[in-house]
Amino acid sequence: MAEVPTTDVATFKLLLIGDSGTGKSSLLLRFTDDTWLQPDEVSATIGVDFKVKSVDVDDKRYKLTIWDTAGQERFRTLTSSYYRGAQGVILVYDVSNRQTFEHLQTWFTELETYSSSQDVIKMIVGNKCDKEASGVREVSRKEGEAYAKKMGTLFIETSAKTKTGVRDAFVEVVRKIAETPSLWQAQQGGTPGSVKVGSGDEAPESAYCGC
Ligand SMILES: Nc1nc2c(ncn2[C@@H]2O[C@H](COP(=O)(O)OP(=O)(O)OP(=O)(O)O)[C@@H](O)[C@H]2O)c(=O)[nH]1
Repeated sequence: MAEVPTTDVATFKLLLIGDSGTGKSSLLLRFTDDTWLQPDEVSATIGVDFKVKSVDVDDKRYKLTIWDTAGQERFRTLTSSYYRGAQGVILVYDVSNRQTFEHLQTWFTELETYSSSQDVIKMIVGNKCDKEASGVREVSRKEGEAYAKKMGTLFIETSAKTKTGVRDAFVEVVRKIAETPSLWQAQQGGTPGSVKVGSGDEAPESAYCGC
């Protein structure tokens, strides 16, 4: 006899923001399809793109819709609609490009302006940490960590190229959302059973990759 499909999969909306060229699309492609495109195969995001991916965190399955936004101002339209209903926002900078780190403040301002919830989970991601091996790093991990601490966000360094930290980044954001009922209770019909909140253990303040 056919099994009745379970309908208690929680759906979370995540958003990737940050300067153009920091690797948002590459991180998304690495996470959803475990794929890496050569630099000449990559093109700038125009407007917004999104992918859907299911992920298991602490024995519970979550369905993620992950929105990848254009970093270039001229390709950004309807910005407020990107943010609507997002429970997690990942702010990406490039560890080999200091300016993208300094621009995070602008991205925080946009986030404050458009985010619908005070409780939205934020993570700062320092991408392209593989470049350290070739001596190209303009923002130290310590600086990234300190800024994330100041802004009260999660932090991780990643490489979409080598996969380092990519899955951990998304999993950590999902875990934090699951631990914050105000973000999903109304949306999931206010049925706490629809989302199993984490084990009760506090998630670490930040997660670090081995870069
Ligand atoms: N070395 C290295 N290069 C990366 C990494 N991630 C992305 N890149 C390269 O950085 C460039 C920009 O990557 P994208 O993923 O298009 O950046 P984006 O942030 O989505 O850019 P926009 O769509 O314009 O906002 C491409 O040439 C990628 O190959 C990484 O982890 N390491």
